[in-house]
Amino acid sequence: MNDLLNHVAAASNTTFDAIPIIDLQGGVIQDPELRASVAKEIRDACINVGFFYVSNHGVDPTLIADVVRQAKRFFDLPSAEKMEFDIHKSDNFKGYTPLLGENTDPENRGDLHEAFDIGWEELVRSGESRTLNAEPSSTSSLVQGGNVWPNAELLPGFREALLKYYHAVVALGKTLFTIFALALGLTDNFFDDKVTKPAACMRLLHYPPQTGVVDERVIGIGAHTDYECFTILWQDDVPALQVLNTEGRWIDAKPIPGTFVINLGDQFARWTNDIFKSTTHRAINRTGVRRYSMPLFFGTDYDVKLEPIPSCVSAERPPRYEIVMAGEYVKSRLEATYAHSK
Ligand SMILES: O=C(O)CCC(=O)C(=O)O
Ligand SMILES: [Fe+2]
Repeated sequence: MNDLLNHVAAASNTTFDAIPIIDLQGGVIQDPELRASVAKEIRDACINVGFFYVSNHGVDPTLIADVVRQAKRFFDLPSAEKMEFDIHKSDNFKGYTPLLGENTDPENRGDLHEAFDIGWEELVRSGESRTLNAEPSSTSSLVQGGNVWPNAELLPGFREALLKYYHAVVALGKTLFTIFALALGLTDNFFDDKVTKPAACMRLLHYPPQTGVVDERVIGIGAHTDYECFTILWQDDVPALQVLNTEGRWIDAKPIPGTFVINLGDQFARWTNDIFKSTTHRAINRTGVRRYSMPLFFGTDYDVKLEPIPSCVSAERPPRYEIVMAGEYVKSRLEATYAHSK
């Protein structure tokens, strides 16, 4: 058994009561010893929890503040104006989702959040994005590209703020991929050619408060696992996120200023033959005030085959999943999420 699989065997009977905080020491860790020790911490968090916080992640707080300000302005628009960007008008899951427009947990009746979604786009316009009612992008068959933007008179600076934040977080994601590779006993460049123009989808989320008796079938976001490799989530100071441990108890992922929450998704679970945990989570905002959060779901390029990584397979642990293409997998999951509101 290799070192990684030894750790998995040692962890198999444990659960978690807390979510670890891992110090990224400024985001890009150059020193090889430091990288190796952070990779070990991340490996343990991925095997045992599937969630961790990162502090000292290196993303400029002014970029975060700008995008949050823009998110609030967007969600404050009248509903009819937001519906101009209805995600159902998009052929690749970009734009606005109203309250109850999604149903993340099939047992539930709709999620009590509204959202605005974008995907990869260069800050300097390349002709790939479009304003509303323009020709669809050539990549419309997949979920990449094709962003829709409120025009600049309506929300000045909106596109720039979102894309600057987006690219800063994508850069962090690429660094995290190198550390995940080390954590899996691979060379740190293992994922480089698989994340050249990654399928990174970012959402602005707004959760209105739910007070009084809460119907558990209509909550902020129903219990689910994420679809991609991992998610980089910024949350404001309003608690709502909860993570399910292996004993079936919900553990609060309370807001910690200056951190992101990182959680693994199903692409990574498939790729690592379930060595990395894709852990169920949900959000319920019972606080009486609005909550804002911003996940960035970080997948690979869409044409990458999710074949089990060799260090994650052994005679005792044969491959658990059929091989799928990353893009087709995410697309099928997204279609299921929006099916009820079509
Ligand atoms: O808003 C949050 O805290 C979690 C959001 C989430 O889990 C998701 O969008 O997949
Ligand atoms: Fe999620």
